[in-house]
Amino acid sequence: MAGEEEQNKKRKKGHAQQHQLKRQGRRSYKEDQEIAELEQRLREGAPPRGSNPLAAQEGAGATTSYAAARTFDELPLSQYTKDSLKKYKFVTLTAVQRATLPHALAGRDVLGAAKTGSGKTLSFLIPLVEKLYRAKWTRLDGLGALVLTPTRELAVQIFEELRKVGHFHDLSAGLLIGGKAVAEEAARVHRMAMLVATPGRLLQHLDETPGFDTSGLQALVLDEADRILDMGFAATLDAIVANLPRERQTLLFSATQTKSVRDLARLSLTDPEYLAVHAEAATPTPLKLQQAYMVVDLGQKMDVMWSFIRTHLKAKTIIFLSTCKQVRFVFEAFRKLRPGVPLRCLHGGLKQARRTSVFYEFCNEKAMVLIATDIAARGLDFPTVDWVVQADCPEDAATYIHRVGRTARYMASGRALLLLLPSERDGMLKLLEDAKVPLTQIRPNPAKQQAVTPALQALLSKDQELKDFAQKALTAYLRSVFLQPKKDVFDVTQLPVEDFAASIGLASTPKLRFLKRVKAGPGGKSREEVIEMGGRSALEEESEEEEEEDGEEEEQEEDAAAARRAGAASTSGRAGATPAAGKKGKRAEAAEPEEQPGAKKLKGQDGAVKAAKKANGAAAAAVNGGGGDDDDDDDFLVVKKRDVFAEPEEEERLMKEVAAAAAGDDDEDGKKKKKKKKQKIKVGSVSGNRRVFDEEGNALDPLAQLAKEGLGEEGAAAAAAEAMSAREGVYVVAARPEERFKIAADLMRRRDKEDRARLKQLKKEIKLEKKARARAAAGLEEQGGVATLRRAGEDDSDDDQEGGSGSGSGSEEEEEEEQRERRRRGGRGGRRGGDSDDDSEGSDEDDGEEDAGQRGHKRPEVAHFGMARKDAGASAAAAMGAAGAASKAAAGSSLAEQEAMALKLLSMRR
Ligand SMILES: Nc1ncnc2c1ncn2[C@@H]1O[C@H](COP(=O)(O)OP(=O)(O)OP(=O)(O)O)[C@@H](O)[C@H]1O
Repeated sequence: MAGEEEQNKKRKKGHAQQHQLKRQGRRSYKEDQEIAELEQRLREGAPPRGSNPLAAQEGAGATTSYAAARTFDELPLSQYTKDSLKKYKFVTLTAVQRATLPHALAGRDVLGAAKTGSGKTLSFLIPLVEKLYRAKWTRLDGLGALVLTPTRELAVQIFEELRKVGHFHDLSAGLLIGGKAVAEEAARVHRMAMLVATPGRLLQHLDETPGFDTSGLQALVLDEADRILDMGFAATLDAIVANLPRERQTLLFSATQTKSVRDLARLSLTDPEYLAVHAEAATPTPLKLQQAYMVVDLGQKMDVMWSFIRTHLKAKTIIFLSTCKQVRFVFEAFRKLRPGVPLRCLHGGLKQARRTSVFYEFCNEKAMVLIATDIAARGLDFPTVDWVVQADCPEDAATYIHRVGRTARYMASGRALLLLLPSERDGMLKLLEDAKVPLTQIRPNPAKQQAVTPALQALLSKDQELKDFAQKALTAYLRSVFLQPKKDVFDVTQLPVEDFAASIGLASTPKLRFLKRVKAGPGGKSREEVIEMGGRSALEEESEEEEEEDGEEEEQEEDAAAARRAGAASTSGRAGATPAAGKKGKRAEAAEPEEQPGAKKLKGQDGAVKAAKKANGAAAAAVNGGGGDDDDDDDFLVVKKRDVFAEPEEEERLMKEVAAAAAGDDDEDGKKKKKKKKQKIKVGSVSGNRRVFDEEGNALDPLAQLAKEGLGEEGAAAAAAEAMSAREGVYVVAARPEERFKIAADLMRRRDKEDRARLKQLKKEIKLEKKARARAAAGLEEQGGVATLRRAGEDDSDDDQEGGSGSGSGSEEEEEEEQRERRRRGGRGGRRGGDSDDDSEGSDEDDGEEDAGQRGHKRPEVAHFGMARKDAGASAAAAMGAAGAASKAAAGSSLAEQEAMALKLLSMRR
């Protein structure tokens, strides 16, 4: 025991010394020695190519090979990484980690496939951090490692995990995910050794940010590769990969392997190790996951969902729906009915800040219902989810597997329920059977079922906005079914639309032109026929009308929701009472009630509406189960028959190849929201060929578009105002295309000149810093020891840090306590190297960025692991600080001038 304490003390002292040295810009002899030893172990003990280390016998080749490692300690990892892993209680390797880490650490390309929740994230993060550590990477070396992932939430989560692995390291890392000012990111991106990014935003920086150099990249990770492709990022990915050096290590991970992933692997990996860890497993889903399905009519779905929530009040549940409009409606409606458990929603239409806060809220709650689109289906690691309910049928087996993978993660158990319509039953069960997903059929217990429809009808009859949401939800759902490529599962003509409309509280069914056309004619029209009909099909028209409205809607969504929450729900029945309601005229046109057979039946239900209205309180009580707040979930779900499809088959058949993208999911991550957006000119290009992007990372083609259309006065005014606030682009309007070209080109030329000046300044700064570092190192050697050195641009608050750490930073706890105290005080000086969990600003002291105290754990954007290097001489620092400030001031004023000038031009033109 005493020995262990002694060892701990020694290790901590060692860390403090290492950090001290790093602050002085040097690697210790011990570090150099460790790196040399690691290199040697990696060279001599790497598993044979083509082998699966999972099969390696424990003890075999124990002297050199680490292929049989079962714990992180047995792997050739730096002490920093080992200590970081220990700190976060990662001790034993999971199967995928045992299989992939030995190869990936040896520098090989890896294609890894393993079940959801099996620990793939550490399998790629550890090799990245280790690689840069062994390469003695510094922030002057540019971007060293890049992780690409499909969604922002996933990126945030990976970044959090990276902060853990890199806790004791001295590496800066950044998060590039859009939804934030590009300019703010651009100022820091060139200093990051590691980046976690979504593809659109990364490409934007590659194209637009001067000084962002990827030529030295050592390693690339494509996480959830099939999803990246499914989301339509294939071209973006190509463009990104084309910007990266060929000589690099590439790791590609996914829980499901599709043909598109294998194609991607062929193109981006070199001589890879294929490690499909659970390929031999009897089922592709976690073993501790209990899965069931229930056949329900479309008109019963709302009741089943509601009853489920009401009978699982103590559970943490995710309910998946197909589109964001459905999510919005169900969330708003159920929230108003107060089910007795907190509800949240997550979909691509929400602003990023809201998405992030929902993500964290759901992580932290024990009992909560998250209603979500497939944006939450992949990769997200919410702890302790009890139930995954797929209220809408997934598009394929892979999506099913990813959705259920949000529960039963790592060692935990979990339960999943799939609702199938009678028309979907056979087709979907066949797909799942082929994929070896074990399912049991269950049915709802009628005694426990609670009808929510009367309460919904009552709500909608007095809440115009909610009614509007309901109509849009219905349209969006039908459209999504229609657009599904698997016609043996999804057949929109089979759906009882009127029943569905009634069940969600609508007194009549919205008119749907595309549906009419599909149903028209012998046998109806195929999806392709409808889409191609006349170039602009009814489907597209409808979709455009909706999207046009939605652009406005999304901007208002948050405010409207806040207003609603504040009790300002006086919109009932008054078109135009809110900005959103102002669109009702158009909406009514698009989805005006149709007199059709079902209408009669619905009219008949008006009585029910009235009755429900009258008994609103009682209805609410009824839907609330009349005291049914029990948690007896199994009372509601009754096992009908066991039906386990668990015949082992070949690997190829295990993960059945699934169709790539289902066309037109307009609800994912806002990726199609660019339609009808005002066109934006980014000032900063020499010619019109350069790609520019909007905030979401959608590529725009400003000059060509502008030449064709122009913006119209109103659009331009709004756009100009937006541009002013974003400070990153200027909109131009002019009567004639050639004028518009000229104005845009002039502005772009000027901004580009400024870009070049900034780049030059940046290079100068780096050069100066290098020189200062060399001088400082020489000085140190002459003095033969310790000196307190400062880096350019560091603020005064670092002074006491230096003093403190220079004199007595022997104890890590002391440092952390000191750090916490500084955070409590909330000042910028509260930040220091990576011994803190909150070092999210890392090396950005001189950026004049947000307060570290305000950022904290919830908003990780940039992290700097380990101590910030303080490696420049004081005089050089002062000089460079002054130069930097001057150049920033110059840049700032010239940007402002340009924008002012552009706006002046605009108003002149108008
Ligand atoms: N060796 C380990 N020991 C303990 N916990 C671990 C280990 N490896 C991973 N975990 C934890 O297991 C959980 C799931 O890991 P991770 O998110 O990496 O899974 P995944 O395979 O990427 O899942 P998905 O396919 O859904 O993205 C995380 O909370 C992670 O911290």
